[in-house]
Amino acid sequence: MKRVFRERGEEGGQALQHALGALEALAGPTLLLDERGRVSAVGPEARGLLPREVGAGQRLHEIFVGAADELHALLRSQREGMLSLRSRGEREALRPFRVRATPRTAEGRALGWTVHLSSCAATEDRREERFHGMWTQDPRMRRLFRIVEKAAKTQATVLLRGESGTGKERVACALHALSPRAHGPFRAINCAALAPTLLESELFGHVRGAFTGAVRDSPGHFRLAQGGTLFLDEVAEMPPELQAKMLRVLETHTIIPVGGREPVSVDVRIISATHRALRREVEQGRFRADLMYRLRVVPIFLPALRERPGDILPLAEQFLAEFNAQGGRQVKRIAPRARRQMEEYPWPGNVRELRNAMEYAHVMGERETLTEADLPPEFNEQARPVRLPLSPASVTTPASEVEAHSCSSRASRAPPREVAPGETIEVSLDEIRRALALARGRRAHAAELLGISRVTLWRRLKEAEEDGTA
Ligand SMILES: Nc1ncnc2c1ncn2[C@@H]1O[C@H](COP(=O)(O)OP(=O)(O)OP(=O)(O)O)[C@@H](O)[C@H]1O
Repeated sequence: MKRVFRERGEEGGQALQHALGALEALAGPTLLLDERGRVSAVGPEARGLLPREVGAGQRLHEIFVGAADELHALLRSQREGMLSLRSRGEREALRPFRVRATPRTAEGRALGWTVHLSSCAATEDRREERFHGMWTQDPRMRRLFRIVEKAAKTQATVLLRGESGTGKERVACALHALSPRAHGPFRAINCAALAPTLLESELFGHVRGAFTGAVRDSPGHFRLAQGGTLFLDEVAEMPPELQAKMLRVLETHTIIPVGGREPVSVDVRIISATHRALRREVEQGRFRADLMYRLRVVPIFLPALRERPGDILPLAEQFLAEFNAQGGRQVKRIAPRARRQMEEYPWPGNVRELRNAMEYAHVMGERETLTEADLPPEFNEQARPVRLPLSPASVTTPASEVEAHSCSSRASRAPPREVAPGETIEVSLDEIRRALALARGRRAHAAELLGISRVTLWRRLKEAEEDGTA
């Protein structure tokens, strides 16, 4: 038993071992975590699934792909999530698990979590699929594609929900292309991009003289999409008065152009998308419940890229192959450290951001291997506190924001400062020279001393070279 079961802390003992064995008989492979999210016990079944070195004291982010904060958020949410075991070699495929945590408490005191694991069948999980310009090997995405195929054949409205860059517009196009309306037009309109009055006339059209500048009749998107599909992107941003009109359109299949009187029949299928939880918008009074029910006959949720970490590297390699095919530089592989950074990065802009990051790396890098230095600056600068041990006076962050920081000996040499995501820092050439002198010319070390990425250091030196100040 000792070999297959490890435990830690006062919670342990024979009783706990038996209890965990019994729990596994009911609930399957189980891990116990303490209140700080460190492993306190691994059940025998879980041990059979996890690498041998997983044991007491290890933190969740040392076992699974993802930043510590995100994994803790998953524990706290008590929702089911997909996690992948941290890969140990460049070639090792990420092994996905379905994970659900329940908190353990005693007399109101938090003891930690019980984490149930279920391994996803290898044959199901590794299958890759291309679907209308999208690629995935994630089972949830593949299930989503099947739902899209079914929904496409009907007239039902579809509401797509997902973060920016997850592929909502692609899915909307697929719904149209697979539908009996494929021969008709597909039109898309972004409800967040236009002022309310303009949005109404863009959607329903207007008659000549309806407002200043309306010099001729305009058909509007509904009529232009006649016999086809209209994609309402960012539908949650639609202003309330327009929501009422949209509801009427969905009920009567007619529109009234701005400045017009007569209803005009329209035969259009509506697909909408939002990055917001529409239900919450309804609860908060910002969106009409009746319209939500009309729009979401088939709701489809697109998972964020970080929730399907097995897709990150293969997609990155496909994007690189695409850029290689355009000629010029050839990137043949991604270095292990860059792979790790990419797996751990939260990708707030999802697949769009991944594609852009690969384009950036393709442009910036110089070798056949893409290294972490080729990745965009946010990989280094947003993820961690920036330390400026040299001459803090030249940094744009106001001195009042300098905070004490408990950490490494290097940081203790000078006051470190936090730089908020998106905030820019400026490092003078003088500082770079001093850092390079301190680092005996080693750029990576100099960049680390300055708290900037190697790409930023390289770029700053290049700019200085170009304007002759180097
Ligand atoms: N699974 C995927 N495989 C390959 N490319 C993808 C995938 N998902 C999205 N993309 C690409 O990512 C980019 C963004 O996709 P899309 O515009 O459909 O996202 P979106 O969710 O509609 O974004 P937004 O809400 O910001 O409009 C596009 O270039 C698209 O081709």
